Amino acid sequence: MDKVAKIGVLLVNLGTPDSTAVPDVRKYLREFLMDERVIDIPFLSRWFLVNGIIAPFRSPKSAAEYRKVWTDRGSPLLYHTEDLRDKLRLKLSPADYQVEIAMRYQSPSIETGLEALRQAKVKKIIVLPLFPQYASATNGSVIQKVMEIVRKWQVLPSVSYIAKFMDHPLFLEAWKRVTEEYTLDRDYDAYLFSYHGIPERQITKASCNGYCQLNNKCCSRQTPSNQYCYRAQCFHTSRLLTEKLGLPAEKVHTSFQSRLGKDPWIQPYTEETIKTLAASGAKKVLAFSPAFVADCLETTVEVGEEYKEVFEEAGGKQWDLVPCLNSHEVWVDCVKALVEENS
Ligand SMILES: C=CC1=C(C)c2cc3[nH]c(cc4nc(cc5[nH]c(cc1n2)c(C)c5CCC(=O)O)C(CCC(=O)O)=C4C)c(C)c3C=C
Ligand SMILES: [Fe+2]
Ligand SMILES: [Fe+2]
Repeated sequence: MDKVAKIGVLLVNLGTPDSTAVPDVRKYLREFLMDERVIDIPFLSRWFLVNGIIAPFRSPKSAAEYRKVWTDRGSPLLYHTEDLRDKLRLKLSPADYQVEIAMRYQSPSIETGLEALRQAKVKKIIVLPLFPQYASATNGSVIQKVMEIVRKWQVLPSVSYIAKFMDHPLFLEAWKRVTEEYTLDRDYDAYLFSYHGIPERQITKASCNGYCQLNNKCCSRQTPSNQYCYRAQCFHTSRLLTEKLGLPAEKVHTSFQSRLGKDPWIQPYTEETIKTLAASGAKKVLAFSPAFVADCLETTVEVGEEYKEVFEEAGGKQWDLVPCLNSHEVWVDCVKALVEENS
């Protein structure tokens, strides 16, 4: 007789090239940036921008950056996600849950992860995009991809999506524990929460009835109208973390990194915030990357190295970066709780 059906869990992170070879990085960047939710401009313009400019010129530079963080287990984004899966499997009963991982772009694919769950005859699927704040470019893209795949199945599965989790108590507790394990020093001149940016137009497009005006009035509190405003969610995360970590609110700053192209992205930009901090006399800064759960190029290289240089060139003395949650036990507990609360 068949056993009682389990619940399938699919954890999805962004993606990573198969290797640090330039052709693999180019293939990854092409798939990633041709996503209409990431570069949300008309198809032909996107095609020429990605294939004619970004992929050819950026791939060698990105490949060199990947080489800095690559290990014999591959890309950090991938192996941290594998470690998270392995630890979660130990915490959830295998009789009740089957846990798989996927990358939105490249490997392991979402198709492969969903197919493993289908073969396991799960009774429902819980999809957790590993981005704490909802953005169309990340969680939205993962959810759309899952929908595109399962809509072709003969038997349509029951699927639930965890669209954001930046206010989950265990997410905040995990950041507290990781921070305390990194440093107990509270003698910093400033604390900087640097989030991945997105183009301003993506905020406007996700806004309810024109609520989001991209200013501090609309983003300074969370309401039903701006619950999916990525900028408002980031400011909300900063407020929650400030309280949880017991940081002096007047020393806390929020900013947005990784701008690509000439269009306006959400502000303030991290680079300008750092220069302003240094100009106002800050010598010692503690930085956090709370839009990411696993360390990757954007944290280790961009925040940990490039922004450190910007700070030091502007007169700063000490730039410290708190690592991401990676596969910390409390973060694994958070994912377990998210899964159980949605079961
Ligand atoms: C061009 C538009 C981009 C949007 C919009 C965007 C949103 C976005 N991205 C993340 C998380 C990650 N992005 C990463 C890398 C990355 N992102 C973009 C562009 C956009 N991102 C580029 C061009 C790159 C590649 C950088 C390079 O290879 O040089 C990564 C890191 C991947 C890794 O290290 O393996 C993550 C993670 C979020 C959370 C987000 C919107 C909220
Ligand atoms: Fe990105
Ligand atoms: Fe807003």
